Amino acid sequence: MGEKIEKKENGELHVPNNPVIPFIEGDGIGPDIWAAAQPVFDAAVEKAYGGERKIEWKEIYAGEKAKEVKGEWLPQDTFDAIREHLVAIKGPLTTPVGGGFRSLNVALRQELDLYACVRPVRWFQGVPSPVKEPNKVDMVVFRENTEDIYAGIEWKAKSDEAQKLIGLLQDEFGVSTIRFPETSGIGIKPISEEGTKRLVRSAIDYALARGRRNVTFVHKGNIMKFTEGAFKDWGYEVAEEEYGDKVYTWAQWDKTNEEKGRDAANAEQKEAMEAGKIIVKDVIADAFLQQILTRPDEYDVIATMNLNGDYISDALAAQVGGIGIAPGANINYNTGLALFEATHGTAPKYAGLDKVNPSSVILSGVMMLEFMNWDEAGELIVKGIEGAIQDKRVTYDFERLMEGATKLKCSEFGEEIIKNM
Ligand SMILES: NC(=O)C1=CN([C@@H]2O[C@H](COP(=O)(O)OP(=O)(O)OC[C@H]3O[C@@H](n4cnc5c(N)ncnc54)[C@H](OP(=O)(O)O)[C@@H]3O)[C@@H](O)[C@H]2O)C=CC1
Ligand SMILES: O=C(O)CCC(=O)C(=O)O
Ligand SMILES: [Mg+2]
Repeated sequence: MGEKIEKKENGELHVPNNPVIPFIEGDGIGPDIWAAAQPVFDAAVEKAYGGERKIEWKEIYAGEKAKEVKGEWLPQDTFDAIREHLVAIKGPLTTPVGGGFRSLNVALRQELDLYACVRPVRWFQGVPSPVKEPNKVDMVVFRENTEDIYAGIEWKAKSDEAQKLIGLLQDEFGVSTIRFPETSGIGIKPISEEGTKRLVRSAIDYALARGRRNVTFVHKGNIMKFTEGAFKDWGYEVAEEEYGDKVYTWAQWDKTNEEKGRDAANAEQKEAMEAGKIIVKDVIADAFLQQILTRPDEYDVIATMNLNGDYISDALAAQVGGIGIAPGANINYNTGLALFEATHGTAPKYAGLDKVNPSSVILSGVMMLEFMNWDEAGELIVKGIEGAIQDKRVTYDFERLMEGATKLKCSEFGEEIIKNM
């Protein structure tokens, strides 16, 4: 019988030797990658701890399987089980485009208030990449997970709600810039001080704990001044007010520049860097997207809003070999709830073919093992993945870009990881 992971009074996690961990298999390629991943987790834990530790997996349901088994897409039981066990892992879930139900993935994050979507992006030696120096990409994206246009506040063009809201904007707020009011759908983008500050706090805490060099706010605050611009301002505020001399911000640089000139500001920043302080800076989103290609080594920990974070995660993942190998976690650092998940979706054209790369969910599991302080098991999995890649025994996505590689099925790649642990 497994036991529950619990949060102790001092905020640390208590992880028993046989923790119950709920998992959601997911839709589309979810069952393929989960079938490959679970044996990898079990083998790594067995090998790392000589049989002293073992995960008791508990299946919970969401998406198509939940509809089949429980008659609904996202049963209450699923939320209850994640709250009860604190740590869980999931495969991807389908979201219809342009109609139908709203994202179950977003619903899980919002309902459980998993405010930080943490997506580390690094290159593994030997992985084929479209850029010349993928080794220079080593970033961790902290994507705000509960706000922004993902809050789902939007109305269809010509609906009563859209018409009423457009009328209100025109009549009460003097808005005259809705170009085609009769046929506009309307979406609303909430970005709050609390939401921003807790996300930025978790990014800075992470940077400090892991000895990272800088934290960058990625925003489009020149255009969306009171949402994305405010995110940047609140970000600097929390950095300066709560982290004092552990950080040096570009807001400070600006102030010194204004008061004492550029040379003084540069000297101050240089001194801060030499003293090991974290540089907290910001960049406008479009410039960032070109700079991650031209000079990725200037960026380290990224803090950004929901939509930017979604785009950035896939763009960065492509630089290091694609979303087949990009892991993630949805975390509330205050409650200790964490739901680990692959960055990619359900890739429906590959569903059931035992074909895709399971690394994304497997590396999400590595993040989960680290979160549980079972680092040794996580390290074995990374070693296993590196070994399989070195031997060029890989799934289709890498094989098609590598010379002389052997194409393995999804399940075979899982077995290969175990062999290389
Ligand atoms: N967190 C979640 O659960 C997410 C769910 N989704 C949902 O997934 C569905 C499909 O979305 P879509 O936009 O097609 O994005 P997907 O991420 O599902 O797939 C896009 C492409 O990415 C590549 N890919 C994805 N997963 C893997 C893998 N494991 N190994 C190798 N390559 C992979 C494939 O590329 P190629 O064709 O080049 O082989 C695939 O065609 C939608 O309903 C969407 O809402 C999307 C993102 C996240
Ligand atoms: O919920 C979805 O369907 C898409 C979510 C997504 O793309 C992501 O979390 O990266
Ligand atoms: Mg995405």
